[in-house]
Amino acid sequence: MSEQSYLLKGATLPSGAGADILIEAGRIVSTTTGAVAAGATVVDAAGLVALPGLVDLHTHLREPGFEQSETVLTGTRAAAAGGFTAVFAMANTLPVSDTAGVVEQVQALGRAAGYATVRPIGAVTVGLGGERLSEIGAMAQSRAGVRVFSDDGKCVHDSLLMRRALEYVKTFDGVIAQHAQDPRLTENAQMNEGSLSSELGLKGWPAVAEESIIARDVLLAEHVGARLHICHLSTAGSVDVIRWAKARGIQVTAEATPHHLLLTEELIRSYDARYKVNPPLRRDEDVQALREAVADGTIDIIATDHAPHPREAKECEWDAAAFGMVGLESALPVVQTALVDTGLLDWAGVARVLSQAPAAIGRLERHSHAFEDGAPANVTLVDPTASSVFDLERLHGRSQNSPYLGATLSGSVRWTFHEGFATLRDGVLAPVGEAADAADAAVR
Ligand SMILES: NC(=O)N[C@@H](CC(=O)O)C(=O)O
Ligand SMILES: [Zn+2]
Ligand SMILES: [Zn+2]
Repeated sequence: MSEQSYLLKGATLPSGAGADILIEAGRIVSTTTGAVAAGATVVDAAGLVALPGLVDLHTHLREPGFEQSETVLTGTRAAAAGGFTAVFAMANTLPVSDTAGVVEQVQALGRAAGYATVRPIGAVTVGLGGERLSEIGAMAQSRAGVRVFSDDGKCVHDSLLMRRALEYVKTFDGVIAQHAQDPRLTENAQMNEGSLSSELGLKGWPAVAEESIIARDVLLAEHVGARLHICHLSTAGSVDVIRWAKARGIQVTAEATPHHLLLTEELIRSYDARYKVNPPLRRDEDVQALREAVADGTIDIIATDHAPHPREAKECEWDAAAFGMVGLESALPVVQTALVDTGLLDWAGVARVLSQAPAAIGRLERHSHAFEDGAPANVTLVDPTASSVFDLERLHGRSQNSPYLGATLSGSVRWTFHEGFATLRDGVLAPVGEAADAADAAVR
């Protein structure tokens, strides 16, 4: 925790109320107006919206194994620049995060970097192989205290394994985060299946490949009585299945990515592989259904699915290119553009879907993102009036595969505080050494 004090003067809370937020010794001391504090660094927050630090339940940090794409350090710098104070690191690393040793290593790298809380996600099956359950209990009991398990990138396709995984995590209140993709229905699939895939001559990826797995898994979750989370929903039909499951009382939560809330398959006419992502960009009707589902709570959270890939994996023919987009720095601007500016979500809603709900699903420490007096100072200040071209300067990770380069987006993150340490200062990232020292002090 940082020893430095800050007074965020004249901020607007998600509720719309004005507040002077006083941060001391890593904690929020008060959020009333008219606060004065001798010795505190005053931040002019007039016109800025103060959100609880953003929490990403779905980030690919790529370390260990794919450090040419991203590392825990570069990925958490991107996170801080995007307003995130906690990220859940997906397990598709090399070695796969399927043992207590690997998840503890990832968490330690996050602590040492100092830019955000890193909570590792454990793989459901050994090596993401889909054949044998990984050491789920050992990862849960490790120092990393893993609560979220996922084979993301691959679907846990075997129904019996999925049932056993749900039974296992139920014993310690964990959750299985499913990448819902029937492998047989999507062999060599390249984009959404429909008239456009026929026109472009690319192999189609049918909506039913996602929806059928979600339908099976909500029924399994009901049967077991365990928690299930569905990653990156992309179709209107998936929304219908989740809505049905929630009405039935099934413990399921769902996520949408910013890109599935803004972009459609029409972009693929360019054959620009920056638009190649798993699940694929869909139709306008799907985007509208996902937006409404976020607004009415059927979709619980927005998660980035930040998926960095090096240039050579993207600057090639469509069929050969890797699936995935970076998304940490563009998440808040895209959410503002797609949902706030359109009147579908207010700032309290943004705080819910980008911070409070993901923290709750991932079982982050109680109050860590509660945004109340005495809570750890995880705070993000956003300038909602800014509208700017999203350019390379906005990216801080190791990869640049953003679909938004050159696009105009609303809103800009100005300040990020992680446990009282300012990781982003009026748009500028804290130096690496300073962040590492602050993290070191916090551990002691
Ligand atoms: N989303 C993607 O297109 N790619 C992800 C895997 C995944 O999230 O399924 C990746 O690891 O690159
Ligand atoms: Zn996935
Ligand atoms: Zn992913």
